[in-house]
Amino acid sequence: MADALLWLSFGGPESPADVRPFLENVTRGRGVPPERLDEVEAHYQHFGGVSPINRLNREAIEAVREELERQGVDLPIYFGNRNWHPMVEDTVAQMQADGVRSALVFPTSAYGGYSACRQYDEDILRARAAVPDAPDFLKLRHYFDHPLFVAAAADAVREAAIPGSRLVFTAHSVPDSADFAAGPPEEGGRRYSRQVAEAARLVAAEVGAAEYDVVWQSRSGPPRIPWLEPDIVDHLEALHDNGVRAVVVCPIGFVSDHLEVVWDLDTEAADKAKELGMDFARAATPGTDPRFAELVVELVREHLADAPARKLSEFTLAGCTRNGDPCAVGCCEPAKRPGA
Ligand SMILES: CC1=C(CCC(=O)O)c2cc3nc(cc4[nH]c(cc5[nH]c(cc1n2)c(C)c5CCC(=O)O)c(CCC(=O)O)c4C)C(CCC(=O)O)=C3C
Ligand SMILES: [Fe+2]
Repeated sequence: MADALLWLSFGGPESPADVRPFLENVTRGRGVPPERLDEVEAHYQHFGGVSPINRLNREAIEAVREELERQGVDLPIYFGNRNWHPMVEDTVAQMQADGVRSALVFPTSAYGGYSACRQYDEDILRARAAVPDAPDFLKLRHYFDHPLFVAAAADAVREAAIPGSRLVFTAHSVPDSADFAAGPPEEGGRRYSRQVAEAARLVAAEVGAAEYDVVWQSRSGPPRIPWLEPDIVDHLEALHDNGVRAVVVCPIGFVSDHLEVVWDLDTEAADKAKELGMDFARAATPGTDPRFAELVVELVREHLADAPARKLSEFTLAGCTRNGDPCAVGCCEPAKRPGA
């Protein structure tokens, strides 16, 4: 049973004056050096202080609304973010005022791990704590291995095709310690990086790429703290040294063309490729593919109609929890952050 769907995302600035307060919300207590913030602020200001992420979320929500209607499912959608307006606390207050008692939550991250999963659980906890008599929330599961997610990413890779190119998957880097702590210890932790690698494997198999790489991007934090490597830009140099002259980059870690994609890949990585004389193409993200809206509706129907969970990997089904509970006790503990 559910009376509404909460679309829960990261948030991004929509004017130059929003940028600094947005960045402060993102990095509060996280030990990100001020130099890094200045650098990232410049990336946002390069695009007029506007991240595409809110617009892309609104468009995706509209597509899901139409798909729900097409399938005869009557479920209003609300939009709330962790770091910028509409803030999830305000959205949950609105849901409560509208009489919503029980809602499903679609997070705009397909993966597990602290930043990609548990932090969205914390957002739900925080919003519920801020709103008296708040609705009940059930977060939908990880969907990195859903056939519709894999198919959309695979078609995007096919469309970006450059003959003779190397296929390179990329996702947001996280501190190595956070990755290690993510997921049940009996499964060896590293839920985030293993799910990213699995999604890459599924997409590569779908497009028939025998060889490919999984690399990371957008690292932050002090340089002395290890994050997942190699970085995409360094990796381009390594590929070039090995004679590779063309790459297709698939941002498998992201559902939409937000700032990390349009800056870190389309600008920074593309510039590096140009400098090295390599052909470079970036595959589209799945968020605007009609199958993405179908995927969201299918995840909703797993609950409303008790439909089977379609998935292509053998990985444990996870991410689906009530009222901000973690996937399991101790799952995806936030990493200790020196300087935080
Ligand atoms: C795993 C992961 C995802 C994927 C899962 C998901 O999609 O949720 C993701 C998505 C995103 N990350 C985003 C933006 C930022 N991430 C930052 C910082 C960080 N990200 C981290 C991880 C992730 N991030 C981490 C470990 C940090 C260090 C600080 C901390 O420990 O929390 C910073 C601070 C500046 C900097 O240091 O880069 C910014 C501005 C945007 C919005 C872009 C836009 O505005 O369009 C999106 C979608
Ligand atoms: Fe988790």
